[in-house]
Parts: sequence; structure tokens; C-alpha cells
Amino acid sequence: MLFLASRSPRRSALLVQLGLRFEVLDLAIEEIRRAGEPAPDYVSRVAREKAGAGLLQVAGVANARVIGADTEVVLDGEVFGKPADAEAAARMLRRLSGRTHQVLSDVWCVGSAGEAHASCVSEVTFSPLSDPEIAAYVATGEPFGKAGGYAIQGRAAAFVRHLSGSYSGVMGLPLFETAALLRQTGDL
Ligand SMILES: Cc1cn([C@H]2C[C@H](O)[C@@H](COP(=O)(O)OP(=O)(O)OP(=O)(O)O)O2)c(=O)[nH]c1=O
Repeated sequence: MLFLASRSPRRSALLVQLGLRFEVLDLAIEEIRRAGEPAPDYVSRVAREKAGAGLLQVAGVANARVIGADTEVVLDGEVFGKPADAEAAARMLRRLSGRTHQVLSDVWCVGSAGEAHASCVSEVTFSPLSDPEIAAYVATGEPFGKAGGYAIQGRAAAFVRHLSGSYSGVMGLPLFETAALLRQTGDL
């Protein structure tokens, strides 16, 4: 049986797109980057911890496999998590304005038979954003709960001048890479 250890409705919707049957596990994992931890290692560690915690939750289920994922926005080596408040969201968007940043997504599938993972890096270029544009966007509430304080699948689509990589990866679950991973584990 396949599980998705994620509270993100986007991740569930994306996994449904692959035509898979799975159950969602509700769990919260602390996301704190260790001092000096490279961003790709951090994203992968957190994704694995989510999947591992999910596997513990379904310990009684025979042949359980659990998917966990993490997505972070990275600019100039700095990892932008989710904004804590409107000021933090505006600060992130001012930093992203007119620049190209990276979005790192990592997916782990863990089970009693073993574990495997896939990672994905996308480059996203924002057009220059004015302060009133940023304030209006933050006021929509869309930045909250999103890495980097924006949603490419929402109104922030209007800010994205260029994307190189995986649109679904930016949204939280890179589907090409996840499909390849799940073929590897025999789930697809
Ligand atoms: C950049 C970007 C991020 N996001 C979202 C995807 C993720 O849900 C979130 C990044 O936070 P994550 O910590 O990766 O995920 P989460 O806390 O939402 O869910 P869970 O840990 O339970 O799986 O940002 C978008 O929806 N659109 C975007 O354009």
C-alpha cells in the first residue's frame, strides 16, 4: 500500500495526476537547516525524514511504502522557507524581484524493502516587481505556506518570466522524476 506523507494539497493533487492510488498521512516534521548544511542535502534530508516519519505511523501495514517530499527556494546560497508573516513574505518577494532563483525539490519513497529518492532543480526568473505589486500580492494571502512566499500555480504566474526545469517540481512534487522513482520501486 502506498502513502503520501504530506499536508500539502498540491502534492496530493500532483500524485493523483500520475494515476496512483494512495492514502495521505498527516504529520509535521521540523524543517531546520543545520549550520553549513548544503541546500540540496537539506532538502533531501527533510524529504527523507517526512517519508521515514510516515513509515513509522503505518508500521502495522504490510508492504507499506511512503512518499515524502520537500521543496525550497534558494537565492545566493540562502534557503527561503515559508514566510512567517506578511513582512517576511514581502521581504522574500523583494529579493526575488528581477532575479533568477533556484527551486529544489526532493522526493523519497521508503518502505521495509528499501528506499530510493529523486531530486530536481529548477531555475525561475521573476520580472521586476514594484512595492505596490508585492503588497497587493501579499494581501491575497497566497504567499503563506509556500516556499519563497509565492505560488507559480497561482497569481505569481504573472511574475514568472522564465522557467527552466520542472513546473510540478516548483509546485512541490516533480512528476517526471517521481514517476521514474515509482517505476523503480514497482509502484508505477
Ligand atoms: C515555490 C512554490 C512552492 N509551493 C509550495 C509547495 C510546498 O507545499 C511548499 C513548500 O513547503 P514544504 O515544506 O516542501 O511542504 P509543505 O509543508 O507544504 O507540505 P508537507 O511538508 O506536509 O509535505 O511550497 C507552491 O505551492 N508553489 C510554488 O510556486
